[in-house]
Amino acid sequence: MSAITALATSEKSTILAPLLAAGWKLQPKDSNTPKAKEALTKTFHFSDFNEAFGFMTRVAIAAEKADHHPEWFNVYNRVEVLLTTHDAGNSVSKRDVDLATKMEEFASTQRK
Ligand SMILES: C[C@H](O)[C@H](O)[C@H]1CNC2=NC(N)=NC(=O)C2=N1
Repeated sequence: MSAITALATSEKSTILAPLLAAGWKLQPKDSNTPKAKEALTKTFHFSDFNEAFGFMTRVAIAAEKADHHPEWFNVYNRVEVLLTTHDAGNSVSKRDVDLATKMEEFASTQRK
């Protein structure tokens, strides 16, 4: 596995623009707590649990294939997602951008 680095400040605005426009937030690592993470976050809403879990299943298969996994929380039709790269010191990397982009594709085919 090749080394992965955080997105450079200079490339953030361009690379993240489509995701921010789709409702993703960039959580900064500006806290004094040791567990603070820079992360991409979004809460998805679906029509019911079946649609939410269908989304999660498709994401899980893609995540395992890419060896890059989401932190997430599900209640019925809601899926809260946090994407960060542990291997890049809990910063946002290209791997998070790629997984978030796949999530947008998958979510667009589930019933809302
Ligand atoms: C050993 C394995 O490749 C690593 O632990 C992978 C697994 N999944 C991962 N997922 C995420 N989100 N960040 C990582 O740094 C990461 N690293």
